[in-house]
Amino acid sequence: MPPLKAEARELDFFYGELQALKHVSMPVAANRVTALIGPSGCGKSTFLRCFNRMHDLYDGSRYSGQIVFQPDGIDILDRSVDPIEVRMRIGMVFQKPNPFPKSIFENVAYGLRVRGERSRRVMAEKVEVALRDASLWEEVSDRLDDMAFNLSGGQQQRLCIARALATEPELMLFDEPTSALDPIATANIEELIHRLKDKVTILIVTHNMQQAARVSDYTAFMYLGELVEFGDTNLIFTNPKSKRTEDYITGRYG
Ligand SMILES: Nc1ncnc2c1ncn2[C@@H]1O[C@H](COP(=O)(O)OP(=O)(O)OP(=O)(O)O)[C@@H](O)[C@H]1O
Repeated sequence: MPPLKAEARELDFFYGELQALKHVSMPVAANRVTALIGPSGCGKSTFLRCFNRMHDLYDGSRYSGQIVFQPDGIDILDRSVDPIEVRMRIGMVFQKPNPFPKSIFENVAYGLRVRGERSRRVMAEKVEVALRDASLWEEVSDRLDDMAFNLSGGQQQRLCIARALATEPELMLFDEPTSALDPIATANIEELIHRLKDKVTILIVTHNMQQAARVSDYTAFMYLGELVEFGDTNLIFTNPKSKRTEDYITGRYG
């Protein structure tokens, strides 16, 4: 396995009384795509959201265990670690495209402004690089001042990816990023994810097993809050060790 970008160790997570994650331990290889699959309600999104401390925004949630983040070896979940710092290093893209009610340019520039970037030249350069990396530049370069909402759904999702990429995150979290998109827009995003891993480590939740098989290097199968099986994507889909994984990938339950 390549060097790790992150590693969950014995992670438990509770929504009040409900334990949504049970002793989850899983590596996240650097510059690879790791997919989280499993039936609805098994805890995929809950697990993903631990990585950027999103649960901190809601009362009553509680973690135990660790998520160790490399190269510095910090525990993301440690109370002494500032969640804002974590979110600067870890970007997130949601199920439905959620651009800000601003122009295309301002959406991508947003994070740079928050970080205090003052130079217009640097800003313009970074916005262009992020839009190119998100395979959107060719489609929007002559209309950067248009409102983001005028873009198609697939373009809006690539804009959200560009917005996340602009601040050069080390890890990107994708929560079912194509479930609101048509097949062509979906193929574009999958292609993009495949290319992005040279720059950034990717963790993706998907309920679409073909998608997991197409885009990921490693796959984790979750069931009722537990990590049932983790491994090389090819092996998980051709030769799963667990009967539960096999039943799921062959469509016996879901
Ligand atoms: N905000 C919340 N408050 C309380 N319980 C929650 C909350 N969000 C999720 N849960 C519960 O936690 C468990 C895991 O949910 P989660 O959304 O992580 O599953 P999932 O695998 O991502 O499902 P899906 O594929 O349907 O999105 C479920 O039992 C769910 O009902």
